[in-house]
Amino acid sequence: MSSIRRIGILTSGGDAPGMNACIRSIVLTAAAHQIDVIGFSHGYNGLIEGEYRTLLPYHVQHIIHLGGTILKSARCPAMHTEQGPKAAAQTLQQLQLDALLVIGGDGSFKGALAIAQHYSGQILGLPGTIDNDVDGTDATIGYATAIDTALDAIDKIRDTADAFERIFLVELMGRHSGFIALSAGIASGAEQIICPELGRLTPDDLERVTRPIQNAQLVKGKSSYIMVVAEHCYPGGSTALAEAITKAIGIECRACVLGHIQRGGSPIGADRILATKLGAYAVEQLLKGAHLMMAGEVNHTASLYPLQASGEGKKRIDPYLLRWQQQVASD
Ligand SMILES: Nc1ncnc2c1ncn2[C@@H]1O[C@H](COP(=O)(O)OP(=O)(O)O)[C@@H](O)[C@H]1O
Ligand SMILES: O=P(O)(O)OC[C@H]1O[C@](O)(COP(=O)(O)O)[C@@H](O)[C@@H]1O
Repeated sequence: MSSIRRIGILTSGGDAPGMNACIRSIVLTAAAHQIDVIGFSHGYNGLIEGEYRTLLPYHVQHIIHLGGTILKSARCPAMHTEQGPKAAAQTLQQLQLDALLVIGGDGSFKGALAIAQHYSGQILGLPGTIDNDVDGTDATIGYATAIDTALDAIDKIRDTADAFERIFLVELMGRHSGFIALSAGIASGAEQIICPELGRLTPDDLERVTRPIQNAQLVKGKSSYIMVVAEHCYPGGSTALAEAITKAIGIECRACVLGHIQRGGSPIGADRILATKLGAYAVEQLLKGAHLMMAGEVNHTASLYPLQASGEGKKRIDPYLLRWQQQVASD
């Protein structure tokens, strides 16, 4: 058993709906165990530059429903230098913090591992990213809300696409993986989904997407057609892809890039609950001595997963949904 009296927390990398719910849960659970909480601002930048404040339960009142993060988030290039993680560890030691909790994605966890080289306290990670590309948890905090946000937008695009019988390409986020694209694509009934797991496209294999469009037009006649495209799946993105398809088939295609809208908004219930559960669990596990682990949820059960492995392995997208999508989209 460790005796934890003071902990630091920060949010890092792309912000995700539910990060505030997680901060709240950590602060409330810590207070219940008489643990002081220091919140660092702007991700690792705040840790390196000593930008922090004490977080008391009243500071986290009425934030559970807010998107973004009250601590602010950032990417911190200094963490990629030799000095950055050392400076971060120094702040932790100077403030006599017994542990650090990092809410972020796999990049943030790599940063946490680098700090651990120079820090004698405990470190735990909590998976917060809309991308869901973190191994060791069924879902990351923010992923469910991002799907719903994308879905809401695609449903609206469907209305206008239907009215004009147009072809739309909707570009969704997911830096290295197609979790959001596959889920939102399937839930919106998109005619085609392009994501890394189904194979990125090049101008040379354009036929892979134009053939199903032409076949659909033969079968259904002129009708709305929606193709969900994960970012970075075509050189120049979905705008370039829409232009290429237009040129190839002679029918105008429109591109709509949803972008950062997917990161914002009030977290849906599932994210608030996941964030609350993982925040509480992480504090309790710190008290039990957990170190260099990530607090995740697998099969509805909170569990620990080695921090190192959470960023190393490539989390598998649902093979069942992938197979089904391939089956129904094939011509
Ligand atoms: N290999 C690494 N070593 C040290 N710090 C890292 C490393 N990778 C990422 N980080 C830190 O974590 C921050 C967030 O990582 P990033 O990959 O941008 O987002 P996420 O945590 O959401 O995956 C980076 O800006 C950097 O400060
Ligand atoms: O906000 P930025 O720096 O433009 O980054 C965009 C990227 O951040 C994300 O929204 C979230 O990614 P991370 O959580 O890994 O940071 C990606 O989907 C997207 O590719």
